Amino acid sequence: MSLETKDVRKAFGGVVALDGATVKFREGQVNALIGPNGSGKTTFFNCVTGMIRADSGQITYAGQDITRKAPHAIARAGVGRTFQLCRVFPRMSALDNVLAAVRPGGLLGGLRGARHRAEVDRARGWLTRLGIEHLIDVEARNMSWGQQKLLELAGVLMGEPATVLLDEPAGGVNPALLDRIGTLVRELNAEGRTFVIVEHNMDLVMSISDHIVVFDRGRPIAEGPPSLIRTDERVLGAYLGV
Ligand SMILES: Nc1ncnc2c1ncn2[C@@H]1O[C@H](COP(=O)(O)OP(=O)(O)OP(=O)(O)O)[C@@H](O)[C@H]1O
Repeated sequence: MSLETKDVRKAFGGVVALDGATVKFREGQVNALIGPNGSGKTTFFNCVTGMIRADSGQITYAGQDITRKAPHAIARAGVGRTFQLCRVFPRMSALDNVLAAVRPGGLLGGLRGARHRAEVDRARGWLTRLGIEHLIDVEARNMSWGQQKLLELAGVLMGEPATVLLDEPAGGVNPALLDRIGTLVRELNAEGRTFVIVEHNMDLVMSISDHIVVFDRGRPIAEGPPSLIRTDERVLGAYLGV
């Protein structure tokens, strides 16, 4: 589903984080959102997912205006996301973490009987798919950083989002896991999911993206396929200050 923003602005006091961001992410593609530190990428994700409210502008998803919708409504519309600092419940097992992601009342508001078993099977399926099924009973706090990131992603995928926003999936993970994340994104995309990925690791971005949007100072300065972005002078200027 296509995700579009029109002239979105967001300021924190005197700091303008988003300065009229007009962006269109392409449905069915792996999109990347890159830019120097502080260029507004996370703020953009926060506005799109309803975690913070834009000061002005419009955000639409699949043709529906989501500008002022609450996070749960946006998630229900089909947009899932991970966080730069990874959000898991440290004292809960991998299985319970993944199940908690789809239980509105939390674990205590849990499901019973066949429905519960079906959800457990689905959770197990995602843990297997992400290669961490052997950690199913392990508490998140006892997992490596990379494993916790995969666990967070499993929880997001439990919601069956059509569009997945990933905030720095490669941050702090080892090279082997990096390869796995890249492969997974391409596989999940081949099954029909749209991705928008904020990432500083340019090797990963260039190898998995179909379309790249470059932010500088709260707005896009360039967009296109990796082959174009790699050599775009505005992009090199924004990154290298040349
Ligand atoms: N809650 C906040 N309060 C005040 N300023 C904020 C807040 N969130 C972000 N900012 C500021 O807004 C600007 C954009 O920050 P943002 O985190 O969106 O950038 P980013 O591109 O995601 O950066 P990075 O690549 O370092 O994660 C920065 O100047 C930042 O300091």
